[in-house]
Amino acid sequence: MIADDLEPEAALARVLAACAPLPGERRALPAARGRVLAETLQARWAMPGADVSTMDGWAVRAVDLSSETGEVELAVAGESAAGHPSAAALRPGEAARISTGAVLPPGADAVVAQEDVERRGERLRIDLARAGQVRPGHFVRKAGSDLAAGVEILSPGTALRPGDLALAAGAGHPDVLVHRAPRVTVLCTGDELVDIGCPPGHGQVVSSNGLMLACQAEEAGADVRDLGRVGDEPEALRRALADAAAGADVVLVSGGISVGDHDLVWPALLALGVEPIFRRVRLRPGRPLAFARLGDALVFALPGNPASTYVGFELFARPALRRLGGHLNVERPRRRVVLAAPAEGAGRRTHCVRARLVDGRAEPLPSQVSGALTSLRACDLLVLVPPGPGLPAGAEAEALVLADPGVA
Ligand SMILES: Nc1nc2c(c(=O)[nH]1)N[C@H]1C(S)=C(S)[C@@H](COP(=O)(O)OP(=O)(O)OC[C@H]3O[C@@H](n4cnc5c(N)ncnc54)[C@H](O)[C@@H]3O)O[C@H]1N2
Ligand code: MOO
Repeated sequence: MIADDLEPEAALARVLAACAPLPGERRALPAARGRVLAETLQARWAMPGADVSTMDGWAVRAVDLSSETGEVELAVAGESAAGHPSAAALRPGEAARISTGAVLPPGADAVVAQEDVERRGERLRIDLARAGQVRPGHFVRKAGSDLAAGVEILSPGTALRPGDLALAAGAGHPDVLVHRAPRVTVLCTGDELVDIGCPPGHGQVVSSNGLMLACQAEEAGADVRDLGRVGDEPEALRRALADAAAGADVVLVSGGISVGDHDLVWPALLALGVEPIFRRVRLRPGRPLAFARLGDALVFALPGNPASTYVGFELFARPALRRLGGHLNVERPRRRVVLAAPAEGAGRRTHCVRARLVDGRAEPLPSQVSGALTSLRACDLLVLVPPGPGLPAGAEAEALVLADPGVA
């Protein structure tokens, strides 16, 4: 049976219950960035593969430099450069030129930095007071010290960041199995809408929600198809919704979900045979927010007021997209914040107050009108004000962190 007037937590639980991570697909590394790993990766070889120098200087036998003080003289013998290992073994009393990252020649077990020696022709003078104690392993990165062959390097559920891609590449994985990105279609409804770039006539508004939803969905890792807008005409709306659902994992619809004579989205979805999951949430902004399954697609019918669309996406659609994409953390980070000014309550509903983070405190934006685009300007936090009269300045509240200007 369809649920109505759900608490936000209960609505989110139903959303997440309807989502499972999408199957894996193999992607070449650059294209796997931001995707979530669907396999365990092991190092295909040891890293580094041999003992290598960490300095430009001279490969030596530490035993030749074992006296405590004074100077040591060694004979210059060959070179090991990066990419050109020397096969010649270092004999007692010899030093080989070596560059950073180059393999130590056989027999060598330490490196002396270039700055700590003086070269005179084929002789090398090493001032032991300057070079310090040169023990075996000095300025050497041992074979396998970073990773031994076969050890696990990345586990399923890892959202791949640049450093992870480099690690996978270095350890022998040119492609990786990652969860498929959710395919999202965005559709805006309403006779009053005009396209971005068109000055609105009397009673018209620029359709900004589609752009906003597309950006939010992309930021959540989705592949987005924006279908633009459709008017308040039942047949056209049904066709547009059916088209939006074809091949999609998630459909994001904005507008027309309230109870007015021209709010046709819910009847259109029912006519298409959706499996309804919930119809409204005890939330401001975002009360008339419906969630249903249409074929293989999950449909979020979001209220058209810009802040309602935005908040509805953040609280419900984003976690769904993250779950589908294989992320382990599906929600925005939460943080307890202290209010820099009073935050209004929304009666029986949770009030999702848009706020800025200023000096560690939550400063509610001056407008909290759900139809006002300025109520989203430079919004860092969604402060969850519990049902009731609101909270005074100085009170603590839970907030979802959208952006942290301190670290951005
Ligand atoms: N009798 C009732 N009326 C309303 C209720 C209610 O419970 N009973 N709920 C109110 C609440 S809360 C909300 S939120 C809105 C949601 O309405 P709809 O989802 O039907 O949205 P629309 O009427 O289509 O549009 C509302 C508002 O948003 C503007 N809009 C719509 N689409 C876009 C877009 N793509 N880009 C920018 N702005 C858009 C639209 O022009 C309207 O101003 O219902 C209340 N009514
Ligand atoms: O839920 Mo509406 O989004 O309060 O304005």
